[in-house]
Amino acid sequence: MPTARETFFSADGGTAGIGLGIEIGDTSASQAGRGVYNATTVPMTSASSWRNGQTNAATKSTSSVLATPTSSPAVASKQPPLQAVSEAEAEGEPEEEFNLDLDALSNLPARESVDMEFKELSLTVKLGFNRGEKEILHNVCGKFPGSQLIAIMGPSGAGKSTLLDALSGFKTTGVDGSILLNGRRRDLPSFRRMSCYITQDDRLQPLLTVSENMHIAADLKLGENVSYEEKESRIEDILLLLGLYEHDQTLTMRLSGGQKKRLSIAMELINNPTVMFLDEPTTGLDSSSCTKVLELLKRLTTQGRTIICTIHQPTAKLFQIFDQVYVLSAGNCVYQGGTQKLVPFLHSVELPCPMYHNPADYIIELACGEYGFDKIDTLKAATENGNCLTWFNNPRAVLRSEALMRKYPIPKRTKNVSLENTSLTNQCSVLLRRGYIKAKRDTTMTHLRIIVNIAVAVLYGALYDHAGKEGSRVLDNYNLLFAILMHHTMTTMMLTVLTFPIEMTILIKEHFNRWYSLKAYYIAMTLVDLPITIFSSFIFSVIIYLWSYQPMEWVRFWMFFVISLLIVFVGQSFGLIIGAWFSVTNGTFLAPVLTIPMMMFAGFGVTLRDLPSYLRWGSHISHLRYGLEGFIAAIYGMDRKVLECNEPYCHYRYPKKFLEEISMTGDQFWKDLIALCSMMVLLRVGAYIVLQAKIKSVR
Ligand SMILES: Nc1ncnc2c1ncn2[C@@H]1O[C@H](COP(=O)(O)OP(=O)(O)OP(=O)(O)O)[C@@H](O)[C@H]1O
Repeated sequence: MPTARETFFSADGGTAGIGLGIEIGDTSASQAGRGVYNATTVPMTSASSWRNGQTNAATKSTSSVLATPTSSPAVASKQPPLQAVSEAEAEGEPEEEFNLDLDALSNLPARESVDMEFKELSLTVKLGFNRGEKEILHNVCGKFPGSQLIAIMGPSGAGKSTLLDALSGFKTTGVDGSILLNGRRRDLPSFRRMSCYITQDDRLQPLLTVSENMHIAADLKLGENVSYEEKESRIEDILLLLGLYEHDQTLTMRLSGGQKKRLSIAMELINNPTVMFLDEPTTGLDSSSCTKVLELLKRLTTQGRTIICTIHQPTAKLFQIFDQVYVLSAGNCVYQGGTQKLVPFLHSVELPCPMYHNPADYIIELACGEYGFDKIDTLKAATENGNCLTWFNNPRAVLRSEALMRKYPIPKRTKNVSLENTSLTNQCSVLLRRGYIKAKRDTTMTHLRIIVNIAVAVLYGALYDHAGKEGSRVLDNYNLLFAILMHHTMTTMMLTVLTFPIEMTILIKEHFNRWYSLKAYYIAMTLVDLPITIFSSFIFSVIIYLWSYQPMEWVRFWMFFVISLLIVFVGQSFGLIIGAWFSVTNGTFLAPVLTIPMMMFAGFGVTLRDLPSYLRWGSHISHLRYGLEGFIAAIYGMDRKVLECNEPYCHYRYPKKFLEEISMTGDQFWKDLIALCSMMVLLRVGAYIVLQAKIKSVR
């Protein structure tokens, strides 16, 4: 695979021309070598439905529009859709199936383009207690005209992702300055309804197929009012457009990096956003896939969408695909303008791009300070920290705020206060469906939960055989009841602590992109886990209850099972709080560490009577204490008869004597039940609040 430098030294006339000062978009130059673009606009059809597209498409100047070989689908299907594909093939790069269906593109409705402008934008983060603040963006300005593919470039740590977060509204804390849309101050809720954010890492559901992911996205984003046929046709068009149609039955985890990236884009395209933000869409892709993803984005801009992405250091080939570039250096703007204007700009500030040097590489080197930090100041001054529009492709056509306000009417205010497109019930039912598919596919985890419960029950059963009915083994039985509590607490809590952080990244992305509310997610997540939790606890309870010969009375068994289940739910809720708040590493440390005091406060090792008075409060907050009391009430309470005694002497033959010994009365079952239920509700609500706070803190 050629490096940027090799590409530059290659005989590619169009690309190599950049270093020589030839305009990148110069079609004559590019066509002289292997073709890059030709100047044909993407066809638009006239009907107003999704399938038929819309007529008010923002048309673009022909020089900046990608190749569209033909508007005829028949011919389109025969021709390689992009010249870059044949280019990649000629270079012998690994070629992934990616057949763009141009007809499908014309089926996507066009959007009215949106001009974005930001003035004196700064972003400050708090570094923590007593460590002050750090300003990441320093009063930068900029203008991103509509229907363009815009790159935010800069060295690592320059603030690219931070700028993208601020512009998209993902980050709102510490943001200062103004962000304007079509000349008017951005109304964040309205803007979020028309935009989407695609993260650098592909936060996709690995166990769902492409088609399932698309259907879930469509059901969440389009809602009940859009017919099944219309959803199907949208999905079909998008999959065709993105070259994913033939992979629609492939599990997401089996897709290549490029396909995952395209699926992320496809899922957000379902509700046809006007502005798309992508954080490093080319990271982790080979050069051929990078080109294809960017060319696809470029195509999407031809219908009025504004696409803004961060990119680290594009090769010359990738660089030329962008319409405009915004370069940052340590939170300041060092260039803003057309990609083909970069070389003349550098010339104008007497920092000419060396011959045969990729201007994208050169500006990054300058921005890094490789040629001296004074050069950064020169560039910053020349661009007026992003205020200067001289180097735009067509500076005269750039409209100022006042002109934009005159051109675009005041946007209508929507009455809908909710950011999501569908009702809470619909969101819950779609998320339940998704959860069910995941649980069904994740057979390892589902089976593991059942197998672990059976295996541990069998092990305990063998260890404590007959302990439930023997007067000589009452203490053993007490230990068994404690071991059961620990099993229920630890298995469920650790499972949530370990799995929840993985879900969090997907939740943050989907929630920000308004797929569903946090409430819907939380309800669905709670409900979807119920069947497997109840089933595995039931199996466990039956095996251990029978094997250890606990009293054969239905009522005692159900009391035992209900307490087991509540302990599982409390453990799960506790795990949720820890999982939502802490990382996996910290969570796996904290969860058992916090459980041990609960164990002590439950009366294990030290009876409740012997607890020092200043630590008595601990027994009131220990769920294990209520669990143990509940178990004791179920097994030894309700005036249980005298136990069997097969030894010469059984100290605890009379259950009452044992109850006195452990300072329990055996009639506290309902109190314990209420205490556990209250704890479960409190912890669940607590976990929801922590989750909400966590999501807010990320922003
Ligand atoms: N919450 C934070 N607390 C402290 N510093 C932060 C925080 N967020 C970002 N930074 C710092 O701000 C700077 C810009 O970060 P940002 O992620 O925007 O850079 P970037 O240009 O996207 O880098 P890269 O290309 O490596 O992803 C970095 O120095 C980073 O360490």
